[in-house]
Amino acid sequence: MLEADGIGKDYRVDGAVNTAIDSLTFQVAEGELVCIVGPSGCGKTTLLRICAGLLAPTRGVAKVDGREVDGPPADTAVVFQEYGRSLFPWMRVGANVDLPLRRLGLTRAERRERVAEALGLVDLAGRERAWPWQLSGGMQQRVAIARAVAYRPRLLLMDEPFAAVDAQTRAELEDLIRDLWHRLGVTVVFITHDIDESVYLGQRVLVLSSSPTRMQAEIHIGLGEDRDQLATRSSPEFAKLRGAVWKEIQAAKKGGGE
Ligand SMILES: Nc1ncnc2c1ncn2[C@@H]1O[C@H](COP(=O)(O)OP(=O)(O)OP(=O)(O)O)[C@@H](O)[C@H]1O
Repeated sequence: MLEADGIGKDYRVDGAVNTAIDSLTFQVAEGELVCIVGPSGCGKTTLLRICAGLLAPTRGVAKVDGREVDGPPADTAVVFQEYGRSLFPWMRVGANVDLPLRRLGLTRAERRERVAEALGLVDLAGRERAWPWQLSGGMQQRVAIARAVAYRPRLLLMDEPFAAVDAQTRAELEDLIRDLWHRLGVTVVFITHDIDESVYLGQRVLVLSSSPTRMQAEIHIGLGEDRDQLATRSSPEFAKLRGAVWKEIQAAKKGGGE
C-alpha cells in the first residue's frame, strides 16, 4: 500500500546543506497499523509530509498503491499534531468535517450523512453546530479525526496527533484509533515520539536513527488484537517490547544500528 524507496531529504539553510533523512526504505501493507518512532528531530514529520505528498524528497520515491507520490494521493488523509491549527475557527464543527468532502462530488445529503456518521464514530454525535473553540483539546482532535474518517481514506497518516492532549484523553484517543482501524479496515501510519504509545498501538514499530536518518530497527509487536490500557500495558510482553524499542532508540541516539 505505502512504500518508501530510498527516501532522502536535504534541507538548505543559509547555503548549507542539512541532510535530515539519509535514506529510508520500508513498506506498509494494506490494512496494517504501523508506528514510527525516533529521536527528536530525526525527520519523522519530514517523512510523513513526503508520504502525504506535501513535500518532495531529495532522493528516492514514496509510492502509494505502486504509484509515485507527487502530490496528495487520492484516498489518503492526514491528521496533524496541532488540531488548533488544522481546524478553522470560523467554521462550525460540521463545516470543518465537511470541507474535504466538497471535492468528492457528493450530494449535500450524502455529505451530511457522512459528517454525522464520522462525528458519531468519534463520540461527538450531534455536535455539528458547535464551534471548535467551544470544545476541549481532546474533542477538537476528535473532530480532526472525524474529518479524516469522513473522507473514507484507505491510508491514514498521523503525525504525533496526541502530543498536545492530557494523558487520560490520550489513552482514550489511542483506543479510538485502534477501534476505527478495526472497524474501517484502513491502513494507518502513526508517528509518535512516545515509546509506550508506539507499542500499545502498533502491529509493527519502525525505529528511526537520529539525523541523517536511516532505519534503525523494525520490531514486530506480538501483543494480539485486543488491547486494553490497563491489562496490556501491565503485561510482561508489553514491558519486554517497550524495552526493545527503548534500547533501539538509545542506540539510535548514539549512532548505532545498521
Ligand atoms: N523547512 C525546513 N527547513 C530547514 N530545515 C528543516 C525544515 N524542516 C525540518 N528541518 C530540519 O530537519 C530535521 C528533521 O525535522 P523534523 O521536524 O522532520 O523532525 P521530527 O523527527 O519530526 O522532530 P520532532 O520529534 O522534534 O517533532 C531537523 O533537523 C529540522 O531542523
